[in-house]
Amino acid sequence: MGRRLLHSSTLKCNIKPTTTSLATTNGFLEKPFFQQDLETLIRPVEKMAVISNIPEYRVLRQKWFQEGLTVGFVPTMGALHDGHISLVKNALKMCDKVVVSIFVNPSQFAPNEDLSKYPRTIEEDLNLLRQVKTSQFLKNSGVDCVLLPTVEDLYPQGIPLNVAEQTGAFVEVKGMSHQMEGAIRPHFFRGVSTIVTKLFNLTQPTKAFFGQKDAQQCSVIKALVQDLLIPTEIEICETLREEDGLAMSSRNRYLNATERQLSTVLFKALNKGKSVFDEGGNCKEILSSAESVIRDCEANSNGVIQYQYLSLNNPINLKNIDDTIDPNVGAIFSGAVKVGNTRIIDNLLLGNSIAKWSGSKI
Ligand SMILES: Nc1ncnc2c1ncn2[C@@H]1O[C@H](COP(=O)(O)OP(=O)(O)OP(=O)(O)O)[C@@H](O)[C@H]1O
Ligand SMILES: CC(C)(CO)[C@@H](O)C(=O)[O-]
Ligand code: BAL
Repeated sequence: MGRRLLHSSTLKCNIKPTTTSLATTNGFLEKPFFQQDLETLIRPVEKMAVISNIPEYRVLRQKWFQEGLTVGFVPTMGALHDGHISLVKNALKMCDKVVVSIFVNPSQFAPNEDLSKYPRTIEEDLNLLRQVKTSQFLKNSGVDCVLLPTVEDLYPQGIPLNVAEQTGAFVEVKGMSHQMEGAIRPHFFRGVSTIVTKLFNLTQPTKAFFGQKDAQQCSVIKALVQDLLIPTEIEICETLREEDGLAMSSRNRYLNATERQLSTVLFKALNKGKSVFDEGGNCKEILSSAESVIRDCEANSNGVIQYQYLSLNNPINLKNIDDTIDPNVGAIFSGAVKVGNTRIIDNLLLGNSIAKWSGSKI
């Protein structure tokens, strides 16, 4: 496979003449002096490497090891939105170098799911990543590297979607992969755990950033790094939402206007349940009050909304909580609905001590 390393300047090209004067030997400027030149003088031109070739990345990573730099990693499946960008911004704040991967991972899709139609918008994604900036005075003023690995490199033995036909090494976090989302997508967390292990082995991150929107994924990955002694710290970042509360998600673009309007039902239901918790309600009361919000909407939606599940789980081991919530442990209150053909997932954290599980805020 050919080597590919693209560099692109991320400096803005809005050229504005400036009033700054520069002394020259004859007292006149030899060429017009632009604001753009001034910016170049006070910070280096940032470069975002776009790499698909694994040995190429390893050279870069080795250099960062030698320079003693920390690396923040944001794994994504692309079709980027502000939720992804918030993870990148957290990584920029906490790490010297930031690597983002875009890879639509086949092994987390079942044969009947949407792998072939999953949105792939690489050029828009790269442009968005080039525009992410932090203060010019920070050491790291933009994304350093975007990794676009190939399916062949990550699954050298091929990757049929049917688990029974798969060969090669796979990773599973037992006891945490078959409740909640895993009850509806039994293949899913094996696929996620496998690809995240491969991506961590490739990128060797100091810290990796995940969104609370995929709460079960966060708990599974935390357990994965602990059990497999992977020396990467997991940072969980808050869920970014649209103005009406819908959690941002790449799959939201599948929704038509009617579906989009009805899609806020899950967030409304979770909030209803949270208010019952805040008033001292038990698990049964929390779950039934939230479910009735979804069932009411479902009954009036002409089949657009379909209830899937609501669940209260221990954030560390994901065990179901069905009596009372221990205030020292807290709970993930999560659920899913189908809106037309699109699944929407969301969650809220209940209890104070959950702060130990979740992490960064922007
Ligand atoms: N609204 C959001 N706020 C914060 N982080 C998010 C949000 N949506 C996704 N993320 C995080 O971005 C990372 C990459 O997620 P992914 O590329 O699957 O996007 P997605 O929007 O979750 O896609 P999908 O619609 O397929 O679930 C994950 O850690 C995910 O939790
Ligand atoms: C972590 C991840 C990138 C693995 O493919 C994916 O599950 C996601 O985007 O949440
Ligand atoms: N963010 C979760 C990715 C998936 O549903 O496949």
